[in-house]
Amino acid sequence: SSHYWTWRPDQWHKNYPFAKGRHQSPIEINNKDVHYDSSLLPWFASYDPGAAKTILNNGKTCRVVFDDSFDRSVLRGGPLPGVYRLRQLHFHWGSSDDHGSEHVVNGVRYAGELHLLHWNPKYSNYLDAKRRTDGIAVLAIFLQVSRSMIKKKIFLFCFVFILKGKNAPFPNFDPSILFPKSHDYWTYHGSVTTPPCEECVTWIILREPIIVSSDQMAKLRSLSKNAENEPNHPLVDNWRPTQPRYFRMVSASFL
Ligand SMILES: N=Nc1ccc(S(N)(=O)=O)cc1
Ligand SMILES: [Zn+2]
Repeated sequence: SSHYWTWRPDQWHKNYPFAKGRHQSPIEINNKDVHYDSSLLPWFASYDPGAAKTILNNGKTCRVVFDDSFDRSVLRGGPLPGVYRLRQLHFHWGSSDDHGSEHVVNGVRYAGELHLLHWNPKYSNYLDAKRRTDGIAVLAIFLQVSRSMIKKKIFLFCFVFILKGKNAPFPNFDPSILFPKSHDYWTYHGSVTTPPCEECVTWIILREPIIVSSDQMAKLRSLSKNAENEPNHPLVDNWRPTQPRYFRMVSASFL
């Protein structure tokens, strides 16, 4: 994007005034503030593996980009009024296994957080959708490190694209293989967690984390912020701290 920012979240508001808004993300999710909403519907993802296009390291995260030129891979149901098109997925992670997620659940920080970003096709394009309160839906899945050698979820690797700007074809990939067993979720209205921090996101956060191994997390940590000819800066801790919840309700699809 034309604007330049670095991972210093407390500085963002100087160039991006939304960052000090009343509906910012991520937030802490604490059971005492959560309201069970029996009217919440289950959500459904119908993804076409053929929509997956490329995987890249943009210096801020590892991102997989999908064809969103029509309703090819969509998320619907849950709190959403209609279908939302899958545009990209990316990750947030820490410098060690004990932190790295953006949302924090009852004081628990996970090693990372996977975000599947969808936009509302009632708007003409993604950038227009980002200007609308119902423009974006992010499905968030926590990454939990397990030391035991239980079967690890297969986990897409982007270590190949160590250096910023590296990208490669990433065909025939259906991200729903990453989903945990349970579809239980929390939902609230918030923002994108990187500048310009627009308050356009319906968050759908899965209660059940997916299990990854420590060496899979190490692969994410082996990515670099820098390009080939620049001094090496490891890409770690690309998560925004939790923001004030103010008067927002967090609803749960489960008791
Ligand atoms: N460039 N656009 C973005 C969209 C969503 C997010 S997030 N982390 O809120 O899913 C970040 C950046
Ligand atoms: Zn994200």
